[in-house]
Amino acid sequence: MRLVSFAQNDGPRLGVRLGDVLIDLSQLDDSLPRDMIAFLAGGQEAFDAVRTAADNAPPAAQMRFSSAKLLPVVPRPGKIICVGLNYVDHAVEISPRNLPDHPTFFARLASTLVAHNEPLLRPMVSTKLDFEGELAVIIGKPGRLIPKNQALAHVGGYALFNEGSVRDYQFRTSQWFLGKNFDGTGAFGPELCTPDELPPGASGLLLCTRVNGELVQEATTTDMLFPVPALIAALSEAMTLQPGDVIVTGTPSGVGFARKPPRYLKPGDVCEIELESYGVLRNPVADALGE
Ligand SMILES: O=C(O)/C=C/C(=O)CC(=O)CC(=O)O
Repeated sequence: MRLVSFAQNDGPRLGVRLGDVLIDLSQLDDSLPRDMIAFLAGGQEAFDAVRTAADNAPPAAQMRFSSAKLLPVVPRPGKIICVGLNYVDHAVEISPRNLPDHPTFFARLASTLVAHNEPLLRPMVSTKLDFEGELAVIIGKPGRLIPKNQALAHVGGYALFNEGSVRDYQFRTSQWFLGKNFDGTGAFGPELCTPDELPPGASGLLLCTRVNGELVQEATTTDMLFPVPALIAALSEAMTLQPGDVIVTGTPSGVGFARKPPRYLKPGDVCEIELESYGVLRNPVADALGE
């Protein structure tokens, strides 16, 4: 099942996409979840109730998907944890002799998020905005100290993330935080795909990034050094994972700053990330104004 968060005059809403039809769940039974985190926290019971309600939705609850103003899949996640150097080719393009023994985690703030079709913002203070196409994992069931062999039971769904990075700010200190947290640089969408629609751990799927139609990154999710169960196990050693938390699983080789010559995003570019069996996250690039 595919679910979206979308904007209406009275605030964020939750919808189910069926092809080019969007079912507005707020127009149906009052007992249905009101937002993405409530859906994720509701587990199998919420899934079954939403599926039944969507399949029987009257025309009054239906709108055209293409006319909806999407929001980031989870508009305000409790945590957004990103993974660095998680694809062999990318780790090698950065540091040829050192493959990491442990995943490198860093945090992103919800204030960086933009939705599908919204512009990724190139900040006024830098011309070094870079793309990073990534699989995003969204937690459904809470947990701490989750063993690898139970980790996938905690996944509520999958989506795509363009982990836009301002490279001069990222690399001028040993911590990457600032360059990873400019407003409007993290595209998250277009929709949540429930795990039943993809292979376990979303493994074995082709992941591509295109800029203005040109292929710049291509890998399969099997190339991750630390696959989804390993990431969930490692993170949950330190923190309780909650419904709606997002793990952004790292990017393949081909990022702009490692290319010769480097290739950064500029206003007017269009960046697309595609995951096999899932779909495409598409964002134009624009200058941030008024900073
Ligand atoms: O350490 C470096 O020189 C470069 C690191 C990265 O490119 C990591 C990054 O931005 C995120 C990632 O690997 O997914």
